[in-house]
Amino acid sequence: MYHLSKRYRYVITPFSSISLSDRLLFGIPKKGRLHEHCLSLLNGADINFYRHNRLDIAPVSNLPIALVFLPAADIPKYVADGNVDLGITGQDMILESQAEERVEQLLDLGFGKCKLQVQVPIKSNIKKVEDLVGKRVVSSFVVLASAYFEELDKKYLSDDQKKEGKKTKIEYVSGSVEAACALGLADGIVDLVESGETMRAAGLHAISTVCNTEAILIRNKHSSNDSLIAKITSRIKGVIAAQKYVLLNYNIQRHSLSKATKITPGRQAPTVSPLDNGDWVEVQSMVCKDEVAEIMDKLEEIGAKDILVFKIDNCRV
Ligand SMILES: Nc1ncnc2c1ncn2[C@@H]1O[C@H](COP(=O)(O)OP(=O)(O)OP(=O)(O)O)[C@@H](O)[C@H]1O
Ligand SMILES: O=P(O)(O)OC[C@H]1O[C@H](OP(=O)(O)OP(=O)(O)O)[C@H](O)[C@@H]1O
Repeated sequence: MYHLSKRYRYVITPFSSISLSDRLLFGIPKKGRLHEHCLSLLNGADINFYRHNRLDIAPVSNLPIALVFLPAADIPKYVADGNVDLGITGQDMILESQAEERVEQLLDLGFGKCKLQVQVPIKSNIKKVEDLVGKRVVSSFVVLASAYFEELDKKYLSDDQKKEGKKTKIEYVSGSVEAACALGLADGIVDLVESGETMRAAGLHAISTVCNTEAILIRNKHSSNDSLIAKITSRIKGVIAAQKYVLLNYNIQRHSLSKATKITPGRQAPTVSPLDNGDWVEVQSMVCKDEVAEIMDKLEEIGAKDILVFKIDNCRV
């Protein structure tokens, strides 16, 4: 059982009642695509908690924080209204809740990347988004879909159609959006696409993109917990960097050093240490994990030896 009013915050576990009034409240998606990523981020940031079965509030054992597990769609509003101080949700959810002006966006988190796209049946006569104007669209993102089609309505409906009050009809469904066309509910849908598998399985294809999205860390603009928020943000930044970068170590002859440091400039600058063997130096540099194979090829081409790649467990950047 829990109570989230500002006057009286507490959580009752089967063993005790824990006061929330002196804890920073951190909203975490309780299920869905973002949930597991958030748990691994919390783990990497050494934010330890025990979540009792069925309880949506979990006190953190090593920091004055309580995690509040909430639907991703509700987190922007909770953060904007100050019910929680900090939260993780999708950029799409922030826009859909019209909370972008009411929360501070602290950090792009690099997961939950996908696109909100307009999709129609492959076999339909509708080939481009203008062809959908005036027809029926179904979505879970009605605010974003309405704003998107309002602009298209202005552009593509004739003056007579506008006078008659014709516009694209946007209808809300909470899930299984991709089934709407096959069920005869809609001529097109607006839904999230990552790999495109769901879309293709439903016989749909994308004809335009409403927006791109990824998970983001947001804070309430008036929270009094600035120093703890800065600490959490810095830890999460470190976890993301550790996932994104590897440490590259190699030996190179001094006369090729300037070429080598162009290939591995590092985040600030590479570390260069002389080797006992006078002509050679050792270089250490953080490089993007995605680019490491190509960078190793280039280093080899200019004569680098003993090229080693190390995983970074954690870091501060
Ligand atoms: N296929 C995807 N790939 C990457 N990110 C996604 C994908 N689908 C959704 N997301 C991101 O995750 C957020 C939550 O979506 P999800 O569908 O998991 O929501 P949910 O409604 O909380 O969970 P569920 O669908 O299980 O009810 C979305 O707003 C979006 O930012
Ligand atoms: O392009 P894809 O990789 O197939 O991903 C897209 C699907 O992912 C999301 O749903 P999810 O699978 O999270 O479940 P949901 O439909 O219950 O929200 C989204 O709503 C799409 O249906």
